[in-house]
This record gives sequence, C-alpha cells and structure tokens, in this order.
Amino acid sequence: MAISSITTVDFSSFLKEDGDEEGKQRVIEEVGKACREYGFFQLVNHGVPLDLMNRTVELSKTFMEYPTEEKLKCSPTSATLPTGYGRMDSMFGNNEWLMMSTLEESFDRFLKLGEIVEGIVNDCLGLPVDFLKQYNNDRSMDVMVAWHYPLAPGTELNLGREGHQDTNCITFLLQDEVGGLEVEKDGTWIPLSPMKGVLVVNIGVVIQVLTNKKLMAARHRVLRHEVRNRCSVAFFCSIEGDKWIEPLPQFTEEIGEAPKYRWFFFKEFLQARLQKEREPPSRREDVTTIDHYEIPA
Ligand SMILES: O=C(O)CCC(=O)C(=O)O
Ligand SMILES: [Fe+2]
Repeated sequence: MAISSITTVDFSSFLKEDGDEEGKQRVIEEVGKACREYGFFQLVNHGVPLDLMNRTVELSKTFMEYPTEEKLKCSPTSATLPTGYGRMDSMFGNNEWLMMSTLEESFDRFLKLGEIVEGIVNDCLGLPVDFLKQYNNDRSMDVMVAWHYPLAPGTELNLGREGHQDTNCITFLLQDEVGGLEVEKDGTWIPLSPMKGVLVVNIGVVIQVLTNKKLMAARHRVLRHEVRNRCSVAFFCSIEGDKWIEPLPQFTEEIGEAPKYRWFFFKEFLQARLQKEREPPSRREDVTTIDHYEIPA
C-alpha cells in the first residue's frame, strides 16, 4: 500500500499512564502543523484495537449486503439527528449510509478519542486549558456513519462522494482496504491510501468558524473503485444543536481581527446540510455551505 504524504501522528504518549509530557508536546506540535497545512492527519497507536476497527467495518459491510427493501426498514424517523439508513443518487455522489448514535464499544472509544483530540486542537490553538471541552460539553449530536460506495456498473459515475467539508468539529475515519479518499491541497487532490490500523482525522467547519479560519476544514472526496465496493466508517464529533456558533473573541476582537462569519445556530446549519442528502436540489448553488454565513471582507 502506498504511503500518503499526509502526516502520521503517533498517539502513544497521550495514552500512557505515566504522562510523557515531552511526547505530548511533540504530538500537539505535529497535530497543529498538520491541521494548518492540510486540515487532515493520520493517527497510529490511538488505542482503538485493530480487531475492533475491523469488526466495525465488517459489521457495516454485513448490513450493506442486505437487500435494499430490508435496509429501507431502517429509514430515519427523527429529523434532528436522522439515525438510520439512507441513500444518495445525485450529482453529489452515489452511495448509501447507516447513521448510528450508539455502537457499543467503538462508539465509546471514539467519544473518548474525540475529547483527547479536541484537547490537542485546543492546546495547539493556544486557547486556555479545557476551553473547547467546556464550550463543547454536550455529546448528544456525536454520530457514527457507515458508508457504502457500491459499484455503478455501466455508468461513468466515478464520484462516490463529491468534494465537501465536514459539518462538525472533528471527524475520525476508518477505511477498508479499497481506497478512494482524497484531500484537496492547493487545488490538487491527494490520495489518502488506506493503511492497517490507521485512523484518518480531519477538522470540520465548526472549528473553521470558531477559529475565524485559523484552522481550515479541508475539502475531501471519495472516488469509486472500478471493480470493488468500498466501505468506511466515520465518527463525527459534533456540537449541540442549540449552540450559537461564531468566531471566538480569542481569534477576533482580542487580536484586532474582524470576524469572518456571522453567527448561526448549529442545528440550523446542520438541517440545511442534511436537506441536501434527503432532497438534493437540482442546482448545485442551492446547497447551503458554510460560505452562506461568511461576512465579505
Ligand atoms: O468514506 C469516506 O472515506 C469519507 C466519508 C466522508 O467524507 C464523510 O463522511 O464526511
Ligand atoms: Fe467528509
């Protein structure tokens, strides 16, 4: 498997009991650099056992192999967090997903990992200790999504998921061995080749807004494989829906910079984004993105 140019961070110092302060500092610097350069990094020695990662992906594959009419019995019943099965067949991509708000062991692992990575992002931004933890102290909108990118025989459609920024704070991604994930850097798409035991981590637009663009959420996409179905599982560390989101004073008035976004409620933005999956608009420009809240310079 090819090695990707995206930074790989060894997380072991954050999981050791003995508090390896030097190691932790190194990780904070590496994460900060990767987040500023790419908005993406890869994690090894992150504490999520390989066996659990494999089982999580396998379980998702098993679900996706059921006939469509069976899967549709799991269609979402709630709009706030539409957990359940859905499919997309539009210019924005051609795939299906299962959104889950619990999955026993792996969900708990990702919740904890999310808190640690959020703490690291907090520190590399120079925010007061535990600032983001206190600001984002409700985990009810965190969600896990199993994705399936099936073959599209006889079509030219090679886009499993079009280029997008994630809507949340921090995303963890488990890929199977098929590959296809790419991140955009200065107009070029860089492949993030799957590697055993590696977790892909990326920054979402909530962090982009809070930091007034000090950290940017990278655009990424998924190319469909020619002959193989692909599965992945994403964990989205998010933020409570009633939270009012705007650039933090630490990145605006306290340093004499004008806010680049006007405020919005997270749930309002999330609903607009989910709408795209539920009822795709016929025109691309009708999709709400974070640019909708941008204040022109
Ligand atoms: O399936 C993947 O590798 C990427 C999924 C993704 O970008 C997302 O869930 O936002
Ligand atoms: Fe994404």
